[in-house]
Amino acid sequence: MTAISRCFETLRRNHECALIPFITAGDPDLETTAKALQVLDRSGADIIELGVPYSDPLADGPVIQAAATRALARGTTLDQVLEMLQATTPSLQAPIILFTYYNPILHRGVDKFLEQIKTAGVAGLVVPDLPLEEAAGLLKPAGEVGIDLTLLVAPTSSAQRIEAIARASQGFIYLVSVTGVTGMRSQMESRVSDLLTQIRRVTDKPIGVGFGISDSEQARQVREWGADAAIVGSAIVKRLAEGTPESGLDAIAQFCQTLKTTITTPS
Ligand SMILES: O=P(O)(O)OC[C@@H](O)[C@@H](O)c1c[nH]c2ccccc12
Repeated sequence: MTAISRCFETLRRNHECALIPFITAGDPDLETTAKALQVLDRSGADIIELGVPYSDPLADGPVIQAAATRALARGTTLDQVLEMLQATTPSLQAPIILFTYYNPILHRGVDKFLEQIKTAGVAGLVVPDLPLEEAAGLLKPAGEVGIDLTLLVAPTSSAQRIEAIARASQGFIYLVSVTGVTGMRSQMESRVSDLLTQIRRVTDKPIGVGFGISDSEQARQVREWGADAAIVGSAIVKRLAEGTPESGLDAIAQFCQTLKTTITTPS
């Protein structure tokens, strides 16, 4: 059983919804990223998504695109991110899911990439632009080294595609709540509730819902619809980037704690 599966099993036993924040590595710098991982870890995060900055983040909205641009402007590289993780993951309780687009993996070579992220203490992987048709080439080697490769279900996916993704995804299933790119929305689409029901018909794997969650009320809504995890990216990345690194760390600590308290408190 992987660290991510163990995490969801413990939460499910306690009838709790996981909080999964996302931040971009290297924004504003890797030293602050290491501190942010520790702050999120002790502020209620159950699992943490860490994005490797990329020049063409096609699935990302303006907030995360800007974070990637700042991180790249500082010269942040995958090797530096992995070096930071290797030094930081031993002090974390929360498993780390690395977010990277497909091209950097292909460029480095699948086996070498997986070996390096495993050594860095990474527990899971999300590749936003990995087509399902090519997923098998990554799922198998990832499973062999104990890395959970989590796949994304889009709200426009057909029933057949949802079933195929649900069966193949490792660790949990990432249900994208709304069509389009990441970014805070004024409200969550009620369609998420139907999609959760539809996915639950074909699998008992945990389902995390992301895209658009901008405050604790929306996170509560997602939990009440039955999600096993609320995933929050842009709203965290935005707070971390405001003011000084220290004030940004304080802001995400408070916001993360509020989110976790809200989704844990029985409504
Ligand atoms: O930013 P939002 O709307 O809170 O959505 C989470 C999202 O940021 C995070 O899970 C993520 C960051 N980059 C991605 C690319 C594709 C899918 C998901 C992501």
